[in-house]
Amino acid sequence: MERKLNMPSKEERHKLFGSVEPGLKVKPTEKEQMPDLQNSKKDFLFSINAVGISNVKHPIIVPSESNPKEQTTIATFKMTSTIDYDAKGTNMSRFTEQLEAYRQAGGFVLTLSNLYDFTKELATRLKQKDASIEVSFPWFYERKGPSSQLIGLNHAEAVLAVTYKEGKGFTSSAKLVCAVTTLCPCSKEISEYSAHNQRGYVSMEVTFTDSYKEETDWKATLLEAAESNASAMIHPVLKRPDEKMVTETAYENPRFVEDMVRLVAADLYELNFVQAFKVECRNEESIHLHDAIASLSYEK
Ligand SMILES: Nc1nc2c(ncn2[C@@H]2O[C@H](COP(=O)(O)OP(=O)(O)OP(=O)(O)O)[C@@H](O)[C@H]2O)c(=O)[nH]1
Repeated sequence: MERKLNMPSKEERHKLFGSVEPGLKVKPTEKEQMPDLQNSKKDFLFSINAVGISNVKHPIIVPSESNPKEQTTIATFKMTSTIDYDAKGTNMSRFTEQLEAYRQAGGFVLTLSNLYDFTKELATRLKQKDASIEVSFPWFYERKGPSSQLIGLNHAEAVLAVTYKEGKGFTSSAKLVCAVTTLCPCSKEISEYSAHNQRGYVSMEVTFTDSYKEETDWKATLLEAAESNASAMIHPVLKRPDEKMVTETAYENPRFVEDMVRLVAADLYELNFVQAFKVECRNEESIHLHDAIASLSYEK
């Protein structure tokens, strides 16, 4: 039998746990009468390259060329601008104010042209000459078992970023990190039978050319660059005939991390909407506790 409680009111409970009566309050409560510290002007020595907010979680709508063609997902936003040496600070509330304005206007739809509008409007709202946005999100795509054709969902980590500069226009870039299978060429070469294989993570960062207007979906194109050069793809649903095919495909296409970054780089080199790129591959080695890594950068 539990002890019978003589339950105090909620107010009394709060006092019991340390809440006190409000003290004397003398500072203004009207916005107009409050000091505006962040807008004070003085020689603060240095201009600041980026000030703003990061780690903002917000729902977005992602249109895609492939299925699922429209998906709602949770993105992490980073939004910044520069400030001059004579400005104390930025107006932080205006970043989230603008995000909310987009939500209320029907939802934040992740297209390059929307990010162009967003950064330009953000610069105006902040009364700055520039603004940058970076949106990171899990992007989902369907994959079929090669024999059964059974469908399931995979996901990759995607990032879309835009910077607006008054008088100069926009620069835009993207990043996709996806998983593939890689089978070790050395292991295949030296062993009487079998070869070790692992899950590899391919990271592709690309700077878009000025003329790119998302005629082709960058997400699906970058994914294709990684998967089509890997030993095999990763599949959510595999029956035995599928598994046999995936295993044999990997054996027929062995890849070192070095092979992966060079082959993916060759595909990115051929994409006319890509101006510059960085490719990284990280294999979670199945015969070691450590990873194998390789990376390369190229500007066309
Ligand atoms: N500049 C600056 N602001 C901060 C910092 N930390 C918190 N804040 C924010 O200051 C914000 C309030 O400042 P403002 O956005 O300038 O608010 P305001 O001046 O009433 O808004 P406006 O009418 O748009 O100018 C709050 O959203 C806080 O989050 C910081 O390190 N620097």
